[in-house]
Amino acid sequence: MEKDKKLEGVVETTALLVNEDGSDAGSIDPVLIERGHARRMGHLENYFALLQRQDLYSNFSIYGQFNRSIDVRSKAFLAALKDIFCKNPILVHTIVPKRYPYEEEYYRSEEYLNEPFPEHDYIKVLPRLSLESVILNFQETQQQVVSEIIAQYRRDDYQVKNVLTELVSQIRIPICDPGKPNWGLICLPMKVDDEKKEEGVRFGKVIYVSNHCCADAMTGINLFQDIIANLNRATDESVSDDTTIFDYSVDHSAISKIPIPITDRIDYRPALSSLPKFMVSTMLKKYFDYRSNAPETKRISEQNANWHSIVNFPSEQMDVIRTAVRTQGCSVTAFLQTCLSVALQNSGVFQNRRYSELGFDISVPSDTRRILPGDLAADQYKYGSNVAGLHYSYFIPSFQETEFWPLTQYYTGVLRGADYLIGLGTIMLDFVYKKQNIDKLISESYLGNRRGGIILSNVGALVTGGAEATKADRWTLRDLKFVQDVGVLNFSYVVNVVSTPAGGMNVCLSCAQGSLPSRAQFDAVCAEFQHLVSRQTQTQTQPQ
Ligand SMILES: CC(=O)SCCNC(=O)CCNC(=O)[C@H](O)C(C)(C)COP(=O)(O)OP(=O)(O)OC[C@H]1O[C@@H](n2cnc3c(N)ncnc32)[C@H](O)[C@@H]1OP(=O)(O)O
Repeated sequence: MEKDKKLEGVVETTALLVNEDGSDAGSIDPVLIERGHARRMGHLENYFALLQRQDLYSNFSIYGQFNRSIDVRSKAFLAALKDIFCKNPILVHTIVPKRYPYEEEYYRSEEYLNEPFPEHDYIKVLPRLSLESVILNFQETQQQVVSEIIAQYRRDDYQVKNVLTELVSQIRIPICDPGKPNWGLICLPMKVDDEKKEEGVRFGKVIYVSNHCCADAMTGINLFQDIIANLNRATDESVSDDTTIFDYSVDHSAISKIPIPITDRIDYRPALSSLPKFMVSTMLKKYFDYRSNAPETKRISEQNANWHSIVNFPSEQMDVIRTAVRTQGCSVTAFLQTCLSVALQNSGVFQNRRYSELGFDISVPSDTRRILPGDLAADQYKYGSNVAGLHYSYFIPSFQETEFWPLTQYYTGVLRGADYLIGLGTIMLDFVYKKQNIDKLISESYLGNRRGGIILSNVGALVTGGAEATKADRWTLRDLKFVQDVGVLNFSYVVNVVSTPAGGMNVCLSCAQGSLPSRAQFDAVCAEFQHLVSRQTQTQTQPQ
């Protein structure tokens, strides 16, 4: 191990910190810690880092459509990024691995996996950042896939369609790159700019791709909103020759502190008294839950791809849906959950299930920012991996269209009354993470399993920067999409939802290949889902 290897830093003195258990914790400059520009990862941050270290999760992406295009080298865009990054340095962190140079093999070796590491690795602010660090179009390692994505986008007449999102989902963002953050942007041109054949990289649509480390869907959406807000304040759109965004050694005093992990603010850990019930229900799910015919889960680099499908409900229809759901006293997430369950039933997906398979597991992530006290959510935790999730099994024979609204009301009750923290909270218990290697625990629980149900992630509606933006705003966000693959998490289907006033509601579905016999059958399920949404909401709004 190269204990003395110095990372690019600010000052000359580089001390080596050692974990309580004596293991090498990576080289980090103590000055960075004092300034609040480096700290150890929290439990949730470490969970998403291990999904990468162990090759269990690929990426999620947010697609934003702006009302007009901008050159990435414009002073306005560069200044917007600098302002956002200085206020929110979690966006420009990298992970400091235990070994230098980063050795993926180490994190998969028996040497590492056989020991608990209760102190998680450090994150620190990058030493310098330029456009090349965040724009994947400029990165040599991503060049091929970005070219394919842009070619596909042009073939699809400048629309984001499923073949394109399937390409994006294959991108891997390395977690310990000393020069790049854990995410990147892909710039897609506008047709009008292509026709002008101008030099440079202008974009009208942009894809935020993240490996989920210290980031979630709201992070991508908030980034787009902050860029728009900054552009609306800027006056100078001329192009700059210098593509530097910041140089830490010069700009460090302008950079805010990285906030403490959200798990130090919100206690995810369950009460010990709730554990027996949780463990019994987890065991029962193993025996009585539906499993699809998709191949057993393998590490990302070895497994089958996914089919994607994007269903759009235009603004007027979105309003009809929202009104119908509100009238029934339900939530949009519960409504979509019913539509998905009944669409699968109507499409015959459960016809050949095994006799004992009575339950269908649906996981619903939630945004933990909502339970933070005061203004912390908007202030310090706007960016980060601030999520939790509910796992619940529903009775397959109950997925009947004739019972649509009673079922939706029942689901609404379940989702509103649920404890979203317990699932992830169990790995944060002292006697779990201090006694076992969490990478090993999680890998063993996810790998080699047959896939079950759905993960349904509804991030809701964007309320600002969209169609109702003020007339003075030159920049607006016209549309958003949220896409995510299943990775090794044991789901057959992933459904992500986000809406804007102008673009309506976008439901992006993906299916692990093999869960259904063919792409055509997956498309048929998605079509049935779309028809069901219309059928159930139109009957609600028609005069009696
Ligand atoms: C990669 C990853 O990051 S995975 C994790 C990402 N996922 C998340 O973070 C999940 C975040 N979601 C949530 O926290 C919540 O479910 C919320 C905030 C979106 C609320 O959604 P629901 O629980 O379904 O609640 P509910 O239906 O009561 O919604 C509240 C309001 O938002 C509206 N709404 C909710 N979802 C949508 C939607 N997709 N489109 C349009 N409007 C919506 C409702 O119509 C309602 O409006 P109203 O008060 O005017 O009637």
